[in-house]
Amino acid sequence: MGTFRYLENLCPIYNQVILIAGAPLEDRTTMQNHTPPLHTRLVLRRTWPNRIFALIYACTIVALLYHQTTLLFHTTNTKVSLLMLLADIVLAFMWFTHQGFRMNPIHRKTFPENLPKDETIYPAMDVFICTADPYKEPPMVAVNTALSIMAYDYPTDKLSVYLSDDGGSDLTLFAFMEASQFAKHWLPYCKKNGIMDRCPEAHFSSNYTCFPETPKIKSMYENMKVKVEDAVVSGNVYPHEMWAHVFNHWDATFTRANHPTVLQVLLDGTIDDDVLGNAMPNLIYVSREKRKSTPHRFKAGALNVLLRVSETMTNAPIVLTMDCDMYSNDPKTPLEALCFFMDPSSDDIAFVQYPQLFHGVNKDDLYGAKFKFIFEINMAGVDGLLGASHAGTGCFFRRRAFYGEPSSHTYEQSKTRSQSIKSNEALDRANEVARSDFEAQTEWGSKLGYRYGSLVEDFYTGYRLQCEGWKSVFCSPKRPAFLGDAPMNLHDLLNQTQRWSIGVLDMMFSSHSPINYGFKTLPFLQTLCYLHYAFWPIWFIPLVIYSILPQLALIHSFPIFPKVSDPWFLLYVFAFIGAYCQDFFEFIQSGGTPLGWFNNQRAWMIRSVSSYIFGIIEYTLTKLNIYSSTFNLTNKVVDEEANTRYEKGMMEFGVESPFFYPISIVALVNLLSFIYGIMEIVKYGGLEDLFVQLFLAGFGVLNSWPIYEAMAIRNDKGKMPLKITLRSIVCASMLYLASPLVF
Ligand SMILES: O=c1ccn([C@@H]2O[C@H](COP(=O)(O)OP(=O)(O)O[C@H]3O[C@H](CO)[C@@H](O)[C@H](O)[C@H]3O)[C@@H](O)[C@H]2O)c(=O)[nH]1
Ligand SMILES: [Mn+2]
Repeated sequence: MGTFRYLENLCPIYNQVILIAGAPLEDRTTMQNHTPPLHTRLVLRRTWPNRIFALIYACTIVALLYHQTTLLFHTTNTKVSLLMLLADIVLAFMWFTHQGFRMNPIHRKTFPENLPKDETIYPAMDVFICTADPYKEPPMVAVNTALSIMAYDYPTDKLSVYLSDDGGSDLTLFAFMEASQFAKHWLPYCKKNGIMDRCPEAHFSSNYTCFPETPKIKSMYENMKVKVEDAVVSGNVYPHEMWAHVFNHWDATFTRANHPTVLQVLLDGTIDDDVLGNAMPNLIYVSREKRKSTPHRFKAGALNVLLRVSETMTNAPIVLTMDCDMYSNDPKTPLEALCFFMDPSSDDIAFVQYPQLFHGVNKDDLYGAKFKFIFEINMAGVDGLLGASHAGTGCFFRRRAFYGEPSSHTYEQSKTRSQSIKSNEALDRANEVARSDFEAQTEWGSKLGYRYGSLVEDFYTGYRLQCEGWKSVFCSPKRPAFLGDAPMNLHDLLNQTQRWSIGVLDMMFSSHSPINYGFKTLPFLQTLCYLHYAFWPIWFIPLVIYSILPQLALIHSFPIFPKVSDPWFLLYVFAFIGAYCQDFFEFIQSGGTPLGWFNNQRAWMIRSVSSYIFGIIEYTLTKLNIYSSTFNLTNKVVDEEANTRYEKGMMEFGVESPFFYPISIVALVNLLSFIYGIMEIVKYGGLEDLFVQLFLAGFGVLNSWPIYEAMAIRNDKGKMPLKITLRSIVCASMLYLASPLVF
């Protein structure tokens, strides 16, 4: 107790947190009466029901697998039985690894009001925003992100925003030049009037209050928007003359994949003031050098350049990483993150991850694009273990975490902002570390910074940091801290999940795979969670089998499940309903709608039979050196016509996407089988034997409804291309014709 008193005198604010960290819940509540804490954690109420249900369900699975294995010895069709057994083993495995998320879900609360009142002791923050293509990621999207962050309620002299432009685009640079001037009006306007939506686009499309200067600010914003959008359309920029020289970089030899570093300080906090005379945050544009001879490592490479560039310029101890497609929705968020970083007992917390939440998703989320399980529900689950996984954007880091384990001294925090960021010395050093060959023979990407080798660099890096002994936190306040763009058509969504599938396979087959390295270094349950995602694409096995085999068997009147009167039938019913109900409750509890849940499970089926398989194929081709997978950006440009259909809840198939073939084939097989099955049963009976198969085919038809509509009924631009429909009919018929080989 003596030590605590001593600490209390030293830092009155923190001692409570030292006391409560790790203490049981009851202790915490009593202690809170003395000194206010900075953060607390609450175990969610579903924890015990989850654990008990897991036990019951595990018994069910064991019984079912046992039953199926015994059947193998007296089946009339070993091929079919083996395939069904394989499907169920994979389902059982995915269920088992999922339990990691369910054993100890928690919710955290922060108390920024308990932070020290003296803001001068707050750490500086460097914010990294990534953009990579002005045509897929309109510069105005990135500008809005930057403005929303620059307007944070955080001491401006401690805030620096770095934009990484992997598109090497003069259009993006031009947009940010314009933004830097508009910011001088926008920031004081927001702060003076206490505006919450500090992303101008979100603000002006909301039901905003009109202050005397609002019309002027609005028209300034709109002028800027027109100027920037015109530039993107025409390809010409008309910069202010003080900046005209910067565009000399874009000479005849300058291409996206081959160009020197362009580094431009757009706002220097020590010099630039806003219109009311307050200091501005720093704003720095960085387009790292690109040479075809050196790999650029996509976003991970971009972030590592920013880590080094910012180190030479501002070197803030806290780093916030953002994708350009996600803006800040709450100006107080950095203070919330400080509740963890300023708590000395949380010294081993590497990052504070906010959930990826989205705006612009239609009612009931047609494509399950919110990924509520990945970004919200499961995050609360791992947070109760070692800590949240990293989701790429909306994440505050301790800079030190990128330089070694919690106890290592590789990284020594040097004095920040000793000289102007515009000094020649600072710029020279920054240019040096942004060179494309800088990383050769260094530990960047292996031991330092973002880790290379996976297309889900975020998830992989978070995993590696945890393996090094770092912890992390999931912070999910009521008002979303950030809002992002989700893919708004089926092809984009499948493209995204194909990339993620490749990324997790990269991780699974890396030398740091959770299968061996993970189990050796992390707690068991945490490893289970990583395994669940590393194996993500193998969902394709049970889903392909379950969506084709029982249906074809039905056409041959070949029963593969127990009869309705067989007691084993009940076990199947329980397995199905149990899994679906638990999934449903979790989804609804996290604020989803019933239809949203239905769409979400359909999206899972669609992905499993298409993008997961394509991901596995692309990964294999890359490993065989036949192909080289790249980071396919998600499109952020909104097509007005398609968007109207999306708002109405119509699925978009308009493009000739290879993803649509397997989806259409499965839909057709189910329809054919369902109709045939009904006819047979009406004619000859036998419902008792074939009930499960008929149910599966019916469920398939229900889920495939939008696909039939797109093939046969719709006439708009989003309907299924005729070529795909016809070819899918041929393929489905071939499957049917070939099926006697199996039955
Ligand atoms: O060579 C590249 C490629 C991408 N990016 C940036 O990466 C971000 C994410 O790209 P996006 O097309 O929006 O992909 P999403 O699938 O929406 O992104 C999710 O998945 C990615 C991993 O695949 C993570 O990096 C993201 O943080 C996460 O939101 C964007 O800001 C891009 O500008 C780069 O900076 N350089
Ligand atoms: Mn994105």
